[in-house]
Amino acid sequence: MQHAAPLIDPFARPITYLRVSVTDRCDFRCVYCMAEHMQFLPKAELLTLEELDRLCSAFVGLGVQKLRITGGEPLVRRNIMGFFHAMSRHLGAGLEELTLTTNGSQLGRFAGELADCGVRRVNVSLDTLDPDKFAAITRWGRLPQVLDGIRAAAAAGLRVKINVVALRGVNDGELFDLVRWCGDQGHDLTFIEVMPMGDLGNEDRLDQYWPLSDLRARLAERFTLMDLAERTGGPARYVRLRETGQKIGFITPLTHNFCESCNRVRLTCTGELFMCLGQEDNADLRAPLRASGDDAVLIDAIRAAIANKPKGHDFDYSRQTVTGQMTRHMSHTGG
Ligand SMILES: Nc1nc2c(ncn2[C@@H]2O[C@H](COP(=O)(O)OP(=O)(O)OP(=O)(O)O)[C@@H](O)[C@H]2O)c(=O)[nH]1
Ligand SMILES: C[S@@+](CC[C@H](N)C(=O)[O-])C[C@H]1O[C@@H](n2cnc3c(N)ncnc32)[C@H](O)[C@@H]1O
Ligand code: SF4
Ligand code: SF4
Repeated sequence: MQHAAPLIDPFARPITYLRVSVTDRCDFRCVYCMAEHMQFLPKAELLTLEELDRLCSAFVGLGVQKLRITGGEPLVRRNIMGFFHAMSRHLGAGLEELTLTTNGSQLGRFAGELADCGVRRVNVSLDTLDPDKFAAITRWGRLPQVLDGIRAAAAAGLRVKINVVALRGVNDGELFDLVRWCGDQGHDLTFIEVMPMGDLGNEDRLDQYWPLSDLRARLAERFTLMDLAERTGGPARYVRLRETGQKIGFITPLTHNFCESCNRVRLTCTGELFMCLGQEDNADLRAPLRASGDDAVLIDAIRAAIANKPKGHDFDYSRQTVTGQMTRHMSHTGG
């Protein structure tokens, strides 16, 4: 329940969307997200789920309406279903949407319980329908397990949105197959431009980068794209394909910056609050959380952090070099 003035940042943007990375660990090692030999946080540094509950509840009290659980892989955190159950108490009492972004590997186990917790839709990352390519991209993932997970989600009544990172030379040849498959299955589909997050070892961002302006032009060779005004509260802009009626989203941090309408901040599993995905600056909420059982200190710290939210990211590949690169990996803040 909201009990205080809402969070408004220095650029007059209301902050109503909290993304929470509940673990930095993952059962996959996607080539654009992680180095092959990632060092994860010692478990002792993680906030407990009860502490994360207190933090998220404070944000809901401050006007957050949408809560997205992410990671790492959120569904590998022990007792994560207990956390979803706990968060579901806020639905209809300030919180309008409780949802998650997942690689889908554990949906076979958890889809039904997620639906019971009031989750209505789930975003599943799936960059290819080719089993060998899938194994190459995710290093540790296996496609059939993810497809089973997606089926389980649909069977549980969850709406599925497939997130595809557009990767030149990797999935550019599958554009129409992915569109057709999502259409046949009744899943929404969103493409994402690859962002320069974290050192990946051998991978080169410029080689990976496939601008969505190109992808969109390719789509327009076969379909009539009708721009839609509707929004999901995230950064995607949507079109409908006139010929099939399908909805397709584009997340374009590089070719079309959407920061002016930013409504979100990110909380990590150690209690850091990142005010922008594309900046290094963060605020520690763990100390104020642990300083007192009363939320007043915590709420002051949250307001002070929001007062420092930057205007946007500085990602740029336009001069054939990568600028605005972040040191942390995408799994740290959960995308
Ligand atoms: N630069 C930037 N990229 C973002 C932001 N939010 C999401 N993304 C990118 O979009 C990807 C997909 O986001 P999702 O986790 O599906 O969340 P969403 O786009 O808010 O989802 P919807 O609620 O379905 O709109 C993330 O992993 C990021 O790569 C943002 O604020 N800034
Ligand atoms: C970090 S993952 C966390 C949740 C879950 N493990 C998953 O893969 O959906 C969230 C999203 O970030 C995307 N992602 C990871 N690294 C990225 C990068 N460098 N640029 C753009 N998107 C990225 C993934 O494709 C995924 O859709
Ligand atoms: S994108 Fe998601 S599934 Fe892939 S390595 Fe990163 S956190 Fe794991
Ligand atoms: S890059 Fe930063 S300011 Fe821009 S939309 Fe993402 S979080 Fe918001």
